[in-house]
Amino acid sequence: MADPYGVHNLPYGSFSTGGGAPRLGVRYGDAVLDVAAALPPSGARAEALRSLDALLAAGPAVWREVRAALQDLLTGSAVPAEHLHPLEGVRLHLPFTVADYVDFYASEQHASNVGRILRPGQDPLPAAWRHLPIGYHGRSGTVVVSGTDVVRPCGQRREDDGTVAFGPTRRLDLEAELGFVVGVPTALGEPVPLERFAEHVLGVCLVDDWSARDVQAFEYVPLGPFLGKSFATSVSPWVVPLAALEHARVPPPPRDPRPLPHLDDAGTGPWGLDVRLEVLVQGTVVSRPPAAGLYWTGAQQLAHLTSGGASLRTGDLYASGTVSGPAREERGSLLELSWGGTEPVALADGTTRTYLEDGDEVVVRGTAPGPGDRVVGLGEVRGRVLPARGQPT
Ligand SMILES: O=C(O)/C=C/C(=O)CC(=O)CC(=O)O
Ligand SMILES: [Ca+2]
Ligand SMILES: [Mg+2]
Repeated sequence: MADPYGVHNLPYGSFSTGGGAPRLGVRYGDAVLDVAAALPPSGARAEALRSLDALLAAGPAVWREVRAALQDLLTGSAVPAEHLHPLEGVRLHLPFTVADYVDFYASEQHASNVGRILRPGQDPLPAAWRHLPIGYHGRSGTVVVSGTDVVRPCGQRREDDGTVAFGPTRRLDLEAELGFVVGVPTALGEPVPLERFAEHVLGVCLVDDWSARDVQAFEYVPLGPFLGKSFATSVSPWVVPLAALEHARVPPPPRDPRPLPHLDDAGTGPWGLDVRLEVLVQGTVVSRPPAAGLYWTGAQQLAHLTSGGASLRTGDLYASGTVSGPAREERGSLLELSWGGTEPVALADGTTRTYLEDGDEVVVRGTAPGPGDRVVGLGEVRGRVLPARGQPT
């Protein structure tokens, strides 16, 4: 199979070698190209190559210029071998400094599954769900790069006998999501219309939004998740440029009712993204969530997020929300896969899971269609569950 990390992809990350400072890298095959060392410095571009943060801030003209220069360099006769570092020899860091972090709830299948499980007898979808992309502000300081261990959080939950207890979560879950990375900031009061999405967002990463379901269920009314989702959110080390996902753009599902004009994407290019996720627990593929089916696109999420005048900062990250498809084996969380803990999921080692156990390793990986028969790799986001720390006394 053709390399999913060829010149048609070129995702950006932040890497270091030999304990040195992190620098801007681009993945090419199984190596990382040191971008600043490989590209001749010139004008605005020199500043933009100092880090992924700087490249994010530089904006779409520089994004296009750098991508074209990298493609020229890597398809030319003199590929700079001395600036290509084998992946196994580098350390991959959090790719960019996360400014604000928002998590949406854009999968109709996920939102209706969660509604049925947590609020039986009520409408599965909240009343506003088809009118706007529902979301909440998360905790940007606990966004961590793939490979970071996740300590089982403690929190309050209601026990079956009605009492309230504090302790390690018994319902630790994963959530497979797409993340959108904002580069170009805006001033307060300046909404970003649908058509300007790709002028502000450089690209996408993979997200695992770890969730403590018992803590979440007890705390979330009426303000939404707080400690149930604040302890860790893992992201992949690679940000795949939107420019590499041109062939993955698909029309989003039909919307009913038609969104209000600022969210109506009927006349704009489609921003559905045919990213195919895979979720593995202890090496077993437990799900294959399809992002193409998300009801609200990244462009609509950004338009909604800024429609009240909230400004953007370089490094803002917003996640799609858990991606679930209509089939059972397409559900993007264990809450859904085990249907609230009632239908255990079988793993290849003969054990079963409702929620995650200490020591479990979760991997979310993704691919998208590229030009011709090529595939765009989004890499993976990986994390292992460590036992809870001693409780405060
Ligand atoms: O509907 C609820 O009460 C809870 C929903 C979630 O946990 C989902 C959330 O974090 C957003 C998402 O990932 O879709
Ligand atoms: Ca989430
Ligand atoms: Mg989180």
